[in-house]
Parts: sequence; C-alpha cells; structure tokens
Amino acid sequence: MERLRIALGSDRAGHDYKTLLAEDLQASDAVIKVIDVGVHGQDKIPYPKIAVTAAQLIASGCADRALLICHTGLGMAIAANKVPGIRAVTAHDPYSVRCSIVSNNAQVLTFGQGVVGLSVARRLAAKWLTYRFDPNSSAAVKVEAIHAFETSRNSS
Ligand SMILES: O=C[C@H](O)[C@H](O)COP(=O)(O)O
Repeated sequence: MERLRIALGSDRAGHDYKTLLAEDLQASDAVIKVIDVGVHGQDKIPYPKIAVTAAQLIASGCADRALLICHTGLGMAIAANKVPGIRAVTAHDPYSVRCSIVSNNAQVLTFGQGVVGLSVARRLAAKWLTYRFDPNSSAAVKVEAIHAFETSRNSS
C-alpha cells in the first residue's frame, strides 16, 4: 500500500492533540512524511489560515491528505473546503471515518479536541491511514459529480 504524505495542523484549541497525533503519524508504517503546518506552541494563528495552508499542500500535489484539529473540527473543515478540489470532513466515529475515504474520497479529516476523547481520536486516525478510495467503485461517479459541479461553477 502506498505510504502517505500527511499535512498536520491545528489552532491553539487543537494543539495538544496535534502534538500527540504527530507522534502516532511519525511512527506509522502507513506514513512516509508528516508536514507540520502549525500552530506551534500557543501561536494565535486562526484556524482558517492553517486549514487553507494544509489544503493547498494537497491541491498542489505536495501532500496526499491532511489531519486538522481545532476545538470542534468544524471550522477547519469549512475553511479547507474553500480550496478548489478539496473535500474535507469532520468525523468522530469509525464508520464515518471509513466512509470519508471509501465513499467520499475526502483528503482532509478534521477532529475537535473539545468533542472527542484522545484515545478515540488516536484510534480513528490510525484506521483512517489504512483506507484507500477505489476509483472504480460506484462511489467514484458521485465524487466526480462534485468535482464537475465545482469546475463548471468556477469557469462560468
Ligand atoms: O470551528 C472552530 C474551532 O472550533 C476553533 O477551535 C474555535 O474557533 P473560535 O475561537 O472562533 O470559536
């Protein structure tokens, strides 16, 4: 299985989980590279800047996926989704995390440090790394429809 380049980011509210998840990602056989896009320490950089930076790394081909943490996960997903071509979701249960890849081919997963326990987040992230999207699956047609809508909207 191809090893993944993961952009990892958080705001201040997600920094503790980012630090711990970074260790997990770096130790994982499924990961070839972790790109830390901040924040560092108690930087006050707001979540949209971190989310867009990570999403742009994916859009430009420099990363395969991103894992982003804020207080709820919601703002990170909203911001990352503004980058063309990016599908970002917040998911805190195993089935949704699996579907985010297998069904939605979402490149970005976001967690909320304030709403999911650390051990659950660590297990979810570990499983997330094992899933791959099948471009020949029935789900691919729907993901392509999202892409087609986005492309047509941006060119009109
Ligand atoms: O969705 C946003 C995040 O939860 C963030 O960590 C907190 O954002 P706020 O400080 O604007 O509420």
